[in-house]
Amino acid sequence: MPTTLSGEDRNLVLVGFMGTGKSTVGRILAARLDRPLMDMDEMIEHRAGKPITAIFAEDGEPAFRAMERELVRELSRRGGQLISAGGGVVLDEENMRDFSASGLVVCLQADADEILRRVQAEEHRPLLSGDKRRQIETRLRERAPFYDAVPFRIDTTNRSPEEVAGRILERYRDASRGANA
Ligand SMILES: Nc1ncnc2c1ncn2[C@@H]1O[C@H](COP(=O)(O)OP(=O)(O)OP(=O)(O)O)[C@@H](O)[C@H]1O
Ligand SMILES: O=C(O)C1=C[C@@H](O)[C@@H](O)[C@H](O)C1
Ligand SMILES: [Mg+2]
Repeated sequence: MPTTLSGEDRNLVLVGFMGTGKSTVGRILAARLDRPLMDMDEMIEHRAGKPITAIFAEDGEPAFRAMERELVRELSRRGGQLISAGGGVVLDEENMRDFSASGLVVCLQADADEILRRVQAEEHRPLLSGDKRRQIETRLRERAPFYDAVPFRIDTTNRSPEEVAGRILERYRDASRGANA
């Protein structure tokens, strides 16, 4: 069980479906908070020594989820981390319990058309192979209850990454002041 932290010692965790902007917004927040961005997908690729598509193809999704679970435990034990999580991190109740206890969790959202536009040209998402529109619509529907369960959510559909980052920072600093009061 992670220790409960206060102020800016708390973690700031971005979750959300693929293409909602976790990495993009995470990079802006990293610059504004002057902290490194812990991008979970990149960290897992580094540890495995291969891209996520190869982990899924060679080792299977359960192996990827086990690595993801282990990384959530590690990151939740430390404080002051800015974390961009993988899109499926919300599916594991224990992941969300650990992250919520470690700080502020923010869920980025966008509608299916906008997600499709954003990920159209990119090929590094193993769960979006083939008919991307159908995959996005089906998965978004399946996962809606998990994303909607996060108390602080931001619709990024008609907002720039800078605006999204600004709102998050405001909330994080308010919450941090509250925790210090
Ligand atoms: N608010 C936004 N408005 C317009 N385009 C955006 C916005 N946020 C991100 N994008 C664009 O959408 C694409 C996907 O963004 P990004 O890689 O940050 O998503 P992600 O949530 O990290 O996805 P994944 O879960 O697959 O890692 C990028 O091309 C990025 O420039
Ligand atoms: O939504 C998902 O389940 C995933 C999203 C990506 O960030 C990666 O973590 C991986 O491709 C799985
Ligand atoms: Mg990302």
